[in-house]
Amino acid sequence: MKKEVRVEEAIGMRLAHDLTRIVPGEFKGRAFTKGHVITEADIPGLLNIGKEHIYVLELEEGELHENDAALRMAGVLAGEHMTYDEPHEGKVVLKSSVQGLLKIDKERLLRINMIDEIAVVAKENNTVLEPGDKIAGLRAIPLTIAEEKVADVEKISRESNVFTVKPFRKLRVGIVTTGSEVLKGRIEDKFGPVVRAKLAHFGSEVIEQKIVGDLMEDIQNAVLDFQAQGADMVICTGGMSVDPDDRTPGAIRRVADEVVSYGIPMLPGSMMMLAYREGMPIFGLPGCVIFDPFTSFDVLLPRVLAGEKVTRIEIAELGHGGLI
Ligand SMILES: Nc1nc2c(c(=O)[nH]1)N[C@H]1C(S)=C(S)[C@@H](COP(=O)(O)OP(=O)(O)OC[C@H]3O[C@@H](n4cnc5c(N)ncnc54)[C@H](O)[C@@H]3O)O[C@H]1N2
Ligand code: MOO
Repeated sequence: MKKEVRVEEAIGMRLAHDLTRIVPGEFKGRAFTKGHVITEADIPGLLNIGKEHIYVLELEEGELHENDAALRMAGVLAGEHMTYDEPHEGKVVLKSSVQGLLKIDKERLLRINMIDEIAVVAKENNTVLEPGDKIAGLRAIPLTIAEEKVADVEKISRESNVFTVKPFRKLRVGIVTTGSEVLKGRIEDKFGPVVRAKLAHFGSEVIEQKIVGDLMEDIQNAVLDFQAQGADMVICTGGMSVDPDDRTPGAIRRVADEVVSYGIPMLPGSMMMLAYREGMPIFGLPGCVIFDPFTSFDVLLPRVLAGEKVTRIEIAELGHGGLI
């Protein structure tokens, strides 16, 4: 049960919830904390944030305060590699404690948000998380909520994880750089540094970069040599489009036992290829990767490093929102 009291008459009473102050461009946050005992000196401050009344709360059987509802939800939604702090203004934020890929069971998240007065607000599926990054904000909408609604969240969350953080594998990677202009020293290689930096960000290392020309056999042999050397992944660069000297997709096809896709419905990065040979991922990277800071490679690399086998349909789905 909640009762309204005029602030002037509330001296000595406890606040039933955090009170928020917002000054555009300057501040948004907690001005008064739940449980604070109101003093005469607080009254101008309360009136300045528009509070002429406060709630005095007596929880009934089967009712939860917004903070406790958020904490209960955090208790079941936080899994491995996740942390959360105390509630602020009725909300608990789940965070990642590691660098990793966020996986969301979208169907369960939808079921949770279909529960009236519950809001579980998450980042998108497949987001790359750095340590400390937010995963989701959890809250009950009203100040008090029926405990059974929170119990429904708990039930859905216990069936199977709604949120999972997959840390990245540390792979040993071989780079095969195609292009007669690079082999013959007409231009300086720009793929090596870009690919090395992207891999280093996720903790993977380049064991070697082999500079080959545009001969199909040389590209094939370089991939095979890397696998024999124990590489966990091979990345071929350049020669991915439609010129007669663009032999990389053909060479990858010859050594691969599975081509997931040549062509990714994303721009930039549409000419990319993802294939596998005996479980070893092989990427074919188009020229745009040395030019554009974010391409389809930045979407698929974390997926592969997280140990996922990306399917053709997941690649097709990238067309929705794939124009960067
Ligand atoms: N008519 C069409 N033109 C293009 C298509 C297409 O489908 N039809 N696709 C476009 C897309 S998308 C991309 S991306 C580019 C690049 O495709 P490639 O992977 O075939 O790139 P290359 O032809 O090998 O090289 C393009 C450009 O980049 C330079 N390059 C390549 N490798 C290196 C390296 N290791 N270091 C420095 N520079 C490198 C190369 O010298 C060329 O200047 O094609 C579009 N066009
Ligand atoms: O592969 Mo290009 O990659 O779309 O700019």
